[in-house]
Amino acid sequence: MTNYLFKPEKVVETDLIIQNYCQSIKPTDKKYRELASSYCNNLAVPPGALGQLEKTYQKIYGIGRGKVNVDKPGVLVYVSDNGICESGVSSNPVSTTYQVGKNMLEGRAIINLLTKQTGSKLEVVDIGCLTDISEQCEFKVGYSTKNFDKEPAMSRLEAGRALIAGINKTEEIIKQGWNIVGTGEMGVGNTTTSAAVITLLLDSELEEVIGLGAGLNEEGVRRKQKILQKALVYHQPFKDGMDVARKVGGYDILAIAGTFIACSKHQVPCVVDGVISMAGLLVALTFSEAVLDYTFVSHVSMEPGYQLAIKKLGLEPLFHFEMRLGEGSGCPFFFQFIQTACYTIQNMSSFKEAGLNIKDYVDVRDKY
Ligand SMILES: O=C(O)c1ccc[n+]([C@@H]2O[C@H](COP(=O)([O-])O)[C@@H](O)[C@H]2O)c1
Ligand SMILES: Cc1cc2nc[nH]c2cc1C
Repeated sequence: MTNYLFKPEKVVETDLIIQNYCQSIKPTDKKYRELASSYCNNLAVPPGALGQLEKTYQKIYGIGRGKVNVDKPGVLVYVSDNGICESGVSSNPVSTTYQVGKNMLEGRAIINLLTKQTGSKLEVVDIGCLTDISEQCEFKVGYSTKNFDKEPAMSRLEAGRALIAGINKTEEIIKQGWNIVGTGEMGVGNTTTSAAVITLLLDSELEEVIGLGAGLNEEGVRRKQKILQKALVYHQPFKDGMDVARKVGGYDILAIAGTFIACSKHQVPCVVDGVISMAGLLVALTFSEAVLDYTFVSHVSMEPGYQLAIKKLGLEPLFHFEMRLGEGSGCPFFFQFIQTACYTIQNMSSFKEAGLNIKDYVDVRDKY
């Protein structure tokens, strides 16, 4: 366990710890993806007929360097408040973060049902809720961020602590045996922080990124846009990804970045849920591009910023559920999919075993 990493006192320490930690993230070896690809080409189906099942299998085989372990999935949900709510960017009151976070801890939220039904683990982590959701808040970095309409959401030290808290929590669950990790969150206002982070890290236009969040009327959207427009100028210059995340992001986005980083270091696949985990992934990628090798996306979030990000990163979500919930709710569906895909592919007959001749088949994969 790397508890010595927790709560460093100086910003030079956090920067150094994260940099050193990220240095040990290695890209996956293409040799294993190729091995899996040849194996799939010999299965008794028309070439490519298994579509995303085989693409997902090849990626997971590459991550595990020839081993496929996806039998102990779990979702990590980071609960956190955002100072920007003071400026009226959400329809929900701030107290919703605490209430839904507590419901999750007590088994009453949707993510409890989704994880239970799919046999996945769930851990709910208070990283910055205004009111403690439980007596055990060992990973907590603060009590809400500040309002980035007026000042940076947090200091660089706090941002480092939030990312490292995500690393530490992830190290803990990997040690417990989780072998595929979903990233979720709960935090009123975090579609606004995510929009800011995504706009800056993808070097895109706000108009392409802003969405309706958990529900906003036209006036609300205009206010959200105006606040974000001002912030993107006011907080310039942005030194690096960490600077973006600390000025206009949130503790949850940083902890999620830490989860992607720790999973990648330990060669454990990590799954994006919605727009907030996408913002976390983008922050993680500013530290190590190799993180993308360990990343899967589950469903298409309704938030435009998410949709822009998958295009730019070349990621292909499997499900179109029209969900706009967060909570990590897309991840359990992905776990079921990947388990089924791996089981099927590992147990299928080859052409020879099935009494079929590979020469009778035409490969149309490049056509459409
Ligand atoms: O991840 C998504 O795609 C998503 C889209 C819309 C809303 N949410 C959730 O709604 C909350 C934030 O909404 P808002 O409007 O307060 O920014 C937060 O708890 C998110 O998990 C999440
Ligand atoms: C804002 C919000 C309100 C909720 N109410 C129940 N689950 C919820 C999830 C979110 C995200």
